Amino acid sequence: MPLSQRTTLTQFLIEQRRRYPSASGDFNALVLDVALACKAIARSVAFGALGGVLGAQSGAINVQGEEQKKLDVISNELFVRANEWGGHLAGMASEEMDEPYNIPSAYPRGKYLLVFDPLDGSSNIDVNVSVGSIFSILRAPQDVIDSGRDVTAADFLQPGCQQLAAGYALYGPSTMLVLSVGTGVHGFTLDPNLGEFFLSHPDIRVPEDTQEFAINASNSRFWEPPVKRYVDECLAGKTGPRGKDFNMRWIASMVAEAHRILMRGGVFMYPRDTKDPTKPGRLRLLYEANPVGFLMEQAGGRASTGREPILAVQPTALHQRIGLVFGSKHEVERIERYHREPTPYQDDNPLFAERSLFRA
Ligand SMILES: O=P(O)(O)OC[C@H]1O[C@](O)(COP(=O)(O)O)[C@@H](O)[C@@H]1O
Ligand SMILES: [Mg+2]
Ligand SMILES: [Mg+2]
Repeated sequence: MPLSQRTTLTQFLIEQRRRYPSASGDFNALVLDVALACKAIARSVAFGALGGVLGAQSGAINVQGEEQKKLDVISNELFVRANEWGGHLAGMASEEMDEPYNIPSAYPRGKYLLVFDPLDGSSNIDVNVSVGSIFSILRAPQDVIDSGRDVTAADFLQPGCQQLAAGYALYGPSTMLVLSVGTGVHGFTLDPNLGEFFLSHPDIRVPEDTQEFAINASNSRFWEPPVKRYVDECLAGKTGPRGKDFNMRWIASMVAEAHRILMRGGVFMYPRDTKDPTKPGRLRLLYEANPVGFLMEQAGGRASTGREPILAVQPTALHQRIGLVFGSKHEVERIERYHREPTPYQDDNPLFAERSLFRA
């Protein structure tokens, strides 16, 4: 397509800004800084084994108790460096930083908060499978804006419905930036020759129905009854209560699963389970569940803990984990219904014990 007919990310943001004549341009500048960080990470990832850091451990452990890979640390650094100087942010929080990051005194402070998972799915780095970055933009509390004081974890504990924007970059066969500023979901593909994101997927919609689900089935013995029921019904296919066959996927890179679901529908589950009583879920609320939830809802899909909409959850900690179900609306609603209904699926119910394909 000729350049004159393409829309750059910058042009798209300017168009969106026309809806808010009083906007200062700070917000757009912030999104462009985030996009710059994503382009830099895309380059680091693209060098693969030649970059010398692929899959290497940094030797450090993050606040989650997980070993940080060098690329986790590098990606975090790229996010911080690209975003700290512009004067748009009051502070940042990241999976890879135990505490919130305050903007150094050498730079001006702004009115937004940026929360991110700099490299999602980083266990896939070694095997050259898609990874990505996830981000969420919140407004800083008014007293932070007025006083310019340092941010604390409490300033970030805002429910997902208060997000101003959210998105992710996917470092796959092509690099994409998928973004919502509250006016639907739009996908941009990086032109590697020009180093520019161009609008390639305007107004993405998640189909309301699907025959595809994604879950880490190795956790099945820890699932709660509503999840076991749902998955068993999918596996039973045409012969079961759903009356249709389902397909299953698991990439172990949530950002890639979210992208597949935005492109063609599906349902993703990393539900609350009983594997580790200290962790009420695997995924992190503020920089994984909330941004993806925002994108799903903006694209006509749904995101939930199973018990309540993910965007309604009041966070209690910066690195809080949570059960997450998202994707095609009707399937997520069904899973929520199974959580509400007294489930017929009991461990001592011989019918279900027999039907469950994940049971010994
Ligand atoms: O190893 P599991 O249990 O399949 O978990 C995979 C999940 O962990 C994550 O990789 C967590 O993200 P990080 O790589 O940022 O820690 C998700 O993207 C993915 O859904
Ligand atoms: Mg992650
Ligand atoms: Mg990560």
